[in-house]
Amino acid sequence: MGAKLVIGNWKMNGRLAANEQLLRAMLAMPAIARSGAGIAAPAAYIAQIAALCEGSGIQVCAQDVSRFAADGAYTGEVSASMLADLGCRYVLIGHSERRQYFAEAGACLVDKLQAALDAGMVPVFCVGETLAEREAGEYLSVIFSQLEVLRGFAGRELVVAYEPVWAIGTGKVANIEQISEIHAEIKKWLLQTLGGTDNIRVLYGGSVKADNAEVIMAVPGVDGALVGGASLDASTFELICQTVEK
Ligand SMILES: O=C(CO)COP(=O)(O)O
Repeated sequence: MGAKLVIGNWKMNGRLAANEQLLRAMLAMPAIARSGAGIAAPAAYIAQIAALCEGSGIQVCAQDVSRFAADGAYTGEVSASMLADLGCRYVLIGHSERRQYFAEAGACLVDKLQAALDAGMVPVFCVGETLAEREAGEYLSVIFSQLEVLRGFAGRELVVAYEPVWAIGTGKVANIEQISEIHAEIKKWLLQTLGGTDNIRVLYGGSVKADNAEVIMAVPGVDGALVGGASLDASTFELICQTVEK
């Protein structure tokens, strides 16, 4: 499917003044907006980021969404329709940090996908194995079982992000063979299970930096990148976004 996509995941970082400084620096770098990159901001700052990005080409992304779609007594939750109302185009679902610290899996993630799609957003569904699972040779079965959540969503526009847990925030990037194997397997699974991949992009995430982004983006089956730490620096993020045009 179409152009490659870069999404910067700020995770739980930022404050009003720092966000504005970082966003204004990014807005002054045309390659970022030209690439259609997304910024996944903490929920507290989505309105601020959306206002700053308005009309720029930079897309707003949420880092999570409530599994409950309807308004009501769900203290602390932020619904898909609220995120869409704020201007979010994408929403991360099932990030490994959500799986690890908030025990998200299975039916909860199906609900989140449904809520996001019903609100008109594109889910960025994250999968990936731990180091122990890779070393035990179980990584493919782990990823296939995580993908099962997508089974009911044939024909929808989706983004899948392959983020090996052992490569997140560690500086240990997966090698080309590992990335190309998993992306090919994910695409095969999507084709067999959902009947097509035309409207699904598969991103790589995990220690994507300015100095490895070009090589990663060129791996067959890689349709873009989900970038953590390196999205907190405007010029680094710009260099990563520039690889979309190469
Ligand atoms: O988790 C990630 C993006 O969602 C990857 O984070 P890092 O790029 O910091 O490894």
